[in-house]
Amino acid sequence: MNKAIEIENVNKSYGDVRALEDVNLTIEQGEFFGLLGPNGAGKSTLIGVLGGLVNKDSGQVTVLGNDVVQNYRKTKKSLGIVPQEVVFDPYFNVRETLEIQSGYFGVKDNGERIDEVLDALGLKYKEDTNIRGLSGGMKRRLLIAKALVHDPDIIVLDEPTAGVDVELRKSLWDYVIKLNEQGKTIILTTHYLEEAEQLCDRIAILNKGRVVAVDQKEELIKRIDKKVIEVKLQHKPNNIEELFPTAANIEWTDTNKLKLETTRGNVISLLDKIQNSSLEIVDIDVNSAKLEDVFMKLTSLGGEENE
Ligand SMILES: Nc1ncnc2c1ncn2[C@@H]1O[C@H](COP(=O)(O)OP(=O)(O)OP(=O)(O)O)[C@@H](O)[C@H]1O
Repeated sequence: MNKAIEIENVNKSYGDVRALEDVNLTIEQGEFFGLLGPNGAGKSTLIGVLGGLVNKDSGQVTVLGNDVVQNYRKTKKSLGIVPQEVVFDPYFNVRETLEIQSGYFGVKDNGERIDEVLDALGLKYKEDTNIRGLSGGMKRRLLIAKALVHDPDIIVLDEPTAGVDVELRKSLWDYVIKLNEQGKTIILTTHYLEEAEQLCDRIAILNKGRVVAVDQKEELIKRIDKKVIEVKLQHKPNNIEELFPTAANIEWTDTNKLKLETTRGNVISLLDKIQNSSLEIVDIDVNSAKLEDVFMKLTSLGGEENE
């Protein structure tokens, strides 16, 4: 079986800026893949290269075994790319926009598919509305609909939920999960790390144009030896620091919670200590590291590791 995407030794510079540096990535068919990185890491450039919209300087990219430059027409049909920027021709209504988009992909008589996509994205009641009359969130829904009219095998979502309300987020994710369950490959870039943690199976982290990690989500998170014990107390103790000298970090929150950061190996002894203390405990939670911890460690936001 062909890989959904194979990216080999891809480089791209804009003048002095190395937007992509020796990028190698393989994405299997049916994966829900996260492409994460801070602003300017190269995510959109990589998606541009994938979609044949950005000319790479070197390297090779194939989509379902077809080279994105040599077989542009074929690869274009396999991909549904939802771009970050919302740009539309303001003279058409919602349905016309999707009909034109279907034509662009050479799909005729696409009414049924258009209905399905309009329904799934909660746009049906707006089908006759002119683009100028749509709210920002509705325009974003239409952007997603446009990428799906030709029923592509691989769906690439570049920051699809930036600035959209909770309701759309939920309905969008429900739909994308359904598409993934039907066998579609999903590639997602987002700055909402919690969303990526919930949705993606495998994640690549880009930093300054380079892939600094690619692994199963759980494996990435395991790289961080961190546990946070959260103890809700009746009252704030006055000698917190002295009580728990082995905790790596201690924080008291407005919600009467004592947060003790520690390592996996130290959790039990800290819990013992809490139990044997005279603290008036209301509740206790023990939390593991999150994707955000890995992200911070591996990208420049986290400091020296990647300098
Ligand atoms: N057309 C362009 N001309 C010049 N520089 C560009 C161009 N497009 C991107 N860059 C630069 O390439 C680098 C990578 O940008 P890119 O947009 O791919 O990052 P990104 O990870 O998508 O960022 P964000 O999360 O902010 O969308 C940045 O330094 C950016 O300024």
